[in-house]
Amino acid sequence: MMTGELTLVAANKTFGGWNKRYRHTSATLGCEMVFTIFLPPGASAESPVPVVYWLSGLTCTDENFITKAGAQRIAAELGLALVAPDTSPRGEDVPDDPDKAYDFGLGAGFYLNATQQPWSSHYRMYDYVVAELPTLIEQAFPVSDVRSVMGHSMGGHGALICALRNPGRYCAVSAFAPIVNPMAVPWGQKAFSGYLGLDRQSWREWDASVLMETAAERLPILIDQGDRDDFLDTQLRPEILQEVAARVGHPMTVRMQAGYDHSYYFIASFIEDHLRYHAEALKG
Ligand SMILES: N[C@@H](CCC(=O)N[C@@H](CS)C(=O)NCC(=O)O)C(=O)O
Repeated sequence: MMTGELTLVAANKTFGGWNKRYRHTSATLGCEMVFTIFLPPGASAESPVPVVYWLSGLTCTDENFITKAGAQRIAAELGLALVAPDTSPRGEDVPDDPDKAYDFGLGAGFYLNATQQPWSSHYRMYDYVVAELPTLIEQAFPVSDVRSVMGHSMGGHGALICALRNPGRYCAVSAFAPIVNPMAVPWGQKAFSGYLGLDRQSWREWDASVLMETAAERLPILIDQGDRDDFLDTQLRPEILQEVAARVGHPMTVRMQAGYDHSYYFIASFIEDHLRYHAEALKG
């Protein structure tokens, strides 16, 4: 399947820039996908802007971040493009969890490349967000090849593995309430068993806490985590990554935010800090 043309689904002017939603055929995923790009005012072929990729969590599409995080005002000010992909392949031909659970299958691609049937023919979100989508974005829009990546929960883990596996590809990485060690928690164990099979050795190349041990680049990581997050002790467990970071000398800041939960109310409260942090690295 060839990567198709971009079809504009919606365009809304906001904070002097444009929020644009597109549909395209993904060769990597073998299905139609929708993503949103926010282009800040002044982005042009003569003045291309850097891109921040946002990876969302379980159950999300491209729209949760775009409509709830309040990122566009500050991205407009800082001259950053934002790109929000979907969280899994989509469509009638794409297999879903047999029980239609929210934590596997549609809406839960985990930003990895599945190796097990029936998932492996479509569930290749890692290749999509690291390679196909940036190539498309950099060809079609007035953006530079200067990139960073951030995300939430499953997508926070996605951001961590994209950066840890690709030295030099991203200028900054940060996460809100990320899963940090999927091999050790129920969401990750379910996803990895299904997508990668039961050989736990094969899971290691997709687990941020394992990848950090031998990372070729020590790109600093910023994490915000609410202490009233219902998933903190069961699924997220940032202390595991903190222990690895301290042991191997990976620069990482984890800010525990008192009273905040797992929702986009939390993300909206700290997105400005993250975008300023990314802008400094992207423009520095
Ligand atoms: N309890 C939730 C778990 C899923 C969840 O909390 N998803 C987070 C990411 S892990 C989210 O961002 N949901 C969409 C939203 O809040 O807009 C459910 O059953 O739907």
